[in-house]
Amino acid sequence: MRYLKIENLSIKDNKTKEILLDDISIDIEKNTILGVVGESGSGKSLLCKTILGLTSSNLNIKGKITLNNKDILNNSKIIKDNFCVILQEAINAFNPLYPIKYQMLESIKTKQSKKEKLKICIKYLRKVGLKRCSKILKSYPHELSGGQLQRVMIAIALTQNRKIIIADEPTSSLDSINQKEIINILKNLKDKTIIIVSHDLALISHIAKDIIVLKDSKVVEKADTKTIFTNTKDEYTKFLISTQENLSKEFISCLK
Ligand SMILES: Nc1ncnc2c1ncn2[C@@H]1O[C@H](COP(=O)(O)OP(=O)(O)OP(=O)(O)O)[C@@H](O)[C@H]1O
Repeated sequence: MRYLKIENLSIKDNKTKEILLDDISIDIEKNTILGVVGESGSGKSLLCKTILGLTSSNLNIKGKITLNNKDILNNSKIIKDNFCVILQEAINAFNPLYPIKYQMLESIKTKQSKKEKLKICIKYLRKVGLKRCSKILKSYPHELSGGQLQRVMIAIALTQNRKIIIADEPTSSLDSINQKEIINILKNLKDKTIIIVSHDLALISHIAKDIIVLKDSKVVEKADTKTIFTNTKDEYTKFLISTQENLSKEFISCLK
């Protein structure tokens, strides 16, 4: 039985009459990682926002999104209980006026004592590879590096103990070492279903079991990662793969 299922999802902007997502159908197996790649403006973030129920009223949404056969399109409770989000540019997600400790504690909504909640914070900060956690907790967002902040955001997502993580370009503002480390953290999470959006097909291929490629609001390729790289029939996907290969070659030649 499929877990998270998107069926014939189409979104039109009522004001401009533009089709923003066109007949998207995806099945996501439990505890697997789905990569979503595609050109800028193809609808990757909109797809994430729609799953999370974060669309605006000008959008006309048709189709179905179900989790374990339950409709989630208009069910904010199921979304709240099951999903959490990791965004790009972590610095924008934090309030600059409060230290990390306050913001992490605020995000834990369970009825535990402050001491117990702090233990949870430290457990997850360690899980995402952060050291000197007491110092991190006392820091203000601007006192941490981009990589540290992105890790804190993942730690906050993990404190919420949700089954599904939507990660929209979680590494796009990071250098390549931090990108790889964040990808590895996500890859090694147990019992999580993850939808990860990225421009970087090569990065996604390290982590995703399946990949969908979006172009002009449509899914133009949908397959397991190996098939995408070895046997895609879609011209745009072939173009993406060749671009990435050329970039890797250039990168390697720079190192020589
Ligand atoms: N609430 C909205 N109302 C109207 N149009 C929207 C809305 N949200 C997104 N769009 C439009 O939908 C299209 C897809 O946007 P989206 O942000 O999903 O692109 P994307 O693939 O994530 O691009 P990028 O890689 O640049 O972040 C764009 O043309 C955008 O302007």
